[in-house]
Amino acid sequence: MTADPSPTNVESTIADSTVKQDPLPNRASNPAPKPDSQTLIKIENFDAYYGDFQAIHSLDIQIPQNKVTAFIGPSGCGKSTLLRWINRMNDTVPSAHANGTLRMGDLDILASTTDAVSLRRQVGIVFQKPNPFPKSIYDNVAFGPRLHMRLTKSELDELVEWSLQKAAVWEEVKDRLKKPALGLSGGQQQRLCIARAIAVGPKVLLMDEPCSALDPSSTLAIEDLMDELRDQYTIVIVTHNMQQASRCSDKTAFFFEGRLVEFGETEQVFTLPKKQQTEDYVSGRFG
Ligand SMILES: Nc1ncnc2c1ncn2[C@@H]1O[C@H](COP(=O)(O)OP(=O)(O)OP(=O)(O)O)[C@@H](O)[C@H]1O
Repeated sequence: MTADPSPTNVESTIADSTVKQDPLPNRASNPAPKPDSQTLIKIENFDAYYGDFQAIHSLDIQIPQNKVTAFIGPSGCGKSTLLRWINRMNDTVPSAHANGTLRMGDLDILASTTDAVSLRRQVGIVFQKPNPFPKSIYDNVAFGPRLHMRLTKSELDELVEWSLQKAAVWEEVKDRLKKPALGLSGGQQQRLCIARAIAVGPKVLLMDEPCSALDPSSTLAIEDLMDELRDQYTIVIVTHNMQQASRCSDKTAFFFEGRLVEFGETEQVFTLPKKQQTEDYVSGRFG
């Protein structure tokens, strides 16, 4: 039997070969059973600012584990701001500050003692525009593992293949791994970026309008991929595409002017919204 080269497995093998606990909690063939309602990210009384401008007001929301949660709402309502706080990307914006509770499991994301680099290893992000490094396809995926893990060449090869397979792009790139990533199509580049994100074994995948620069068939490929990945990762997607939110997500949060208007099961939010404002938005009457 071939060993599972998933990052969780490779790392736990290297870290301590005597550990007896299941080293493969993320593996598709052996998903850990999780109750439907388990919360991974807990946000309470959360305010976010750029200087004096308050972009998010008193937010309370719980992001469920191993589900796809969609953030929807008109431009400027704070969706990306929230996403960027979940993996502390806003550390790079000098005017950005926040208060309240933002936790992933036991980890206090906002605490100054929380290391943003190791947080980002657990919380990967995929942006609107695919942003592969100007390196080979192989080196893009190997970049994070080389930084964070000590792997042999063959372990790294296996992990790169595993990640590209998970991201449903392996068949298209397996014969050109040493070729520049920038030579791939936009849809392939985006799947490569997803492979790069999952290569380091994150718990969460944040996706900020991941399909808005893609054609319909690449969009479909990414949506299928989200469906594949939802069992193993907690996915949060920001999207302006209502069909996409209703097709792909389990839960939907509707924001307006920095406030959460409604959060619930996607089917309920789209078919039986509790708030008139939600109904007006999802039916295309504004925004
Ligand atoms: N770096 C920044 N400096 C100052 N203000 C910012 C910055 N980034 C965002 N904002 C402001 O914060 C508010 C929320 O922006 P954010 O990008 O989170 O909205 P959004 O809902 O993601 O919008 P879109 O759908 O257009 O991407 C907006 O008023 C925006 O102008």
